[in-house]
Amino acid sequence: MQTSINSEIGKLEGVVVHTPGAEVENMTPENAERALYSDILNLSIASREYAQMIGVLRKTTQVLEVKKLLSDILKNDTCKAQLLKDVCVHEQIPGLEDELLQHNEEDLAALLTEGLILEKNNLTNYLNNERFLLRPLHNLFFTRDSAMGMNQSMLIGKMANPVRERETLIMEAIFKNHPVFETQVVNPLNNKSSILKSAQIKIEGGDFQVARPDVFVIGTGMRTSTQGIDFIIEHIKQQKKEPHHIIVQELPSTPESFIHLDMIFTFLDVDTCMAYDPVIFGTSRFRTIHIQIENGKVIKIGEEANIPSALRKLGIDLKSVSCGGKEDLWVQEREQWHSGANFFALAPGKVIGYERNVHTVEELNKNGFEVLKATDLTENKVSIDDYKKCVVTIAGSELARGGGGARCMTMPVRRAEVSW
Ligand SMILES: NC(=[NH2+])NCCC[C@H](N)C(=O)O
Repeated sequence: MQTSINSEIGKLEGVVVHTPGAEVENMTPENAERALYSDILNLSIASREYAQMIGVLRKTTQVLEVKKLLSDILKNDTCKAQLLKDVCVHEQIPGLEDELLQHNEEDLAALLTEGLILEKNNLTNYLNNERFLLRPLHNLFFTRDSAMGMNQSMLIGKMANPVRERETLIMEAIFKNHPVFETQVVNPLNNKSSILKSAQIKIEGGDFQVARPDVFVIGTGMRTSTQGIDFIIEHIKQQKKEPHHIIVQELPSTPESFIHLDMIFTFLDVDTCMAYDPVIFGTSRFRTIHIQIENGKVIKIGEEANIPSALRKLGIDLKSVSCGGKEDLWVQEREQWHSGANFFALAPGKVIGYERNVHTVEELNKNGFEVLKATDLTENKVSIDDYKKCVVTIAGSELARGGGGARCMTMPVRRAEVSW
């Protein structure tokens, strides 16, 4: 499959996910914060909720599981040796490499994602408060963040927090080695530019959105640095001659529900977006900046009123639906916190999101989106093909505690072109 992401909404033709496993419970309240969770999760409930989402995805598109892709590439000895070397160098546990090499691909795929217990076999380890030698990847089910489709390339994330770094090593190994993918892998770590300092580059997929093949909307804040966006500018300068545009949105640094742009803004259809109004439209100090790149140069950089108005000038005219409804700031805040703006498009005008955000769902309904229950879809009682616009709702009381919603839990690798 040639990867191809030229929009946020084109009919989905391939998506990478990770069904949450033991790693989401491998934490205590004390280290939940380091794990980037707002609470500790119950796996059996989270799994039931997740099954609703994946059931809908399976009805719509080709679903690829990270663990399967990983164990496939680990069958190749060269690839296995390289990945284990990278992981051990990266996590500064050089002695572990030989031991890991002894495991078969399935056990390794589990160890690399669920973690490896630290054996209390000497005094230092005995006194060490850590439970894991190789830490669990608690956030792996948020596949959105560690790599992102940018036209025909996959851009590997550069995570803001060390707990998520191994995810990017795994994704890079998969996209470079798995025969199912044909793609050009772009990794900010290999940045050759003399003006950018690699250590300051941070880019996470939750901040990166493809509005049109030539227009990217990118958030900058806790997870994506301005230097990260400068890396993308350099990449475009080198690779593309025709005009390209980046719309940058500054994000608030608290509360943690503002971590990524997709927590306050998502695309729903060719002419509709979802927005958390207080940040997107509020008269605030969070700026929106338009950057135009052409023939290897930045030819324009300047401030805009907000994302929709910047996009309108580029010919993308969007009606905005309000997260939490229009009336009450309290309700807006509550639903934004529970990933109320975080929708994932299965096709233009057909999106999936959390059922719990009732005001947001009602607002979508007022804007012509039929509300469908995920379970009705998976039980074949309804089909999204019968609706022009719909919002499929999934349960999410436990999943949302991990800090994300449907867009965060999906990494699309191929979408059909959109007829604008
Ligand atoms: N695309 C997103 N909004 N992802 C949400 C990720 C949440 C995850 N707990 C983290 O903090 O990294």
